[in-house]
Amino acid sequence: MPSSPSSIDLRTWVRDIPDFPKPGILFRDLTPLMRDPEGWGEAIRLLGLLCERVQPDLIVGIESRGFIVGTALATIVGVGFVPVRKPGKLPGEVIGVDYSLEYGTDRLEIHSDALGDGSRVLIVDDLLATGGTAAACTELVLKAGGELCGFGFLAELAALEGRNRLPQEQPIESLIIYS
Ligand SMILES: O=P(O)(O)OC[C@H]1O[C@H](OP(=O)(O)OP(=O)(O)O)[C@H](O)[C@@H]1O
Ligand SMILES: Nc1ncnc2[nH]cnc12
Repeated sequence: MPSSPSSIDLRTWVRDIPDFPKPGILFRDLTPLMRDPEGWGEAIRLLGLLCERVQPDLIVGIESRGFIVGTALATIVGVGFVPVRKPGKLPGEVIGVDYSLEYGTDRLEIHSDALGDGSRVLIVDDLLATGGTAAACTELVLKAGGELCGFGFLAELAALEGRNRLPQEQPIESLIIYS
């Protein structure tokens, strides 16, 4: 469910690209949304309403497209941003988790001291597909001592049932849901 009713249809700015990055994958390209000030402004405003409800101390964004969403959101909400990165990119001591993706496998890492004790964390990314990435990020946040307060995505591929892999106690909000 979107965070609030909106008169703007964000799907207008999503471009479908078949067979990318592998045959059989229908890629939901969100770059046209990001390049449009009206659409992008509305997307970040709607995620800002989610933040008003769940009151995060920190936004955690997942490399790399989650950085675009997460830094924009953290800036308008006025909270800090913490990157969750692919392996070997963070310079300090890290905690890592392996995960599987709709079209591959990978590993995510977070700085072990990034969250502090009990910081309320909203996890954001551009898109929820199988949920492997967001579930791995959840594990990292909890291992690093954060308290999860919700998830925000620009888009969700509902048929892949990714939200079922996430904790159900906190809001999981996607602005665009593809059935
Ligand atoms: O729900 P899942 O099946 O885990 O898939 C969703 C993830 O896949 C994409 O990232 P990708 O790994 O392609 O990296 P990128 O953001 O660097 O393009 C997307 O940005 C999400 O992070
Ligand atoms: N089908 C898809 N479109 C865009 N990003 C994705 N990330 C994982 N699956 C994706």
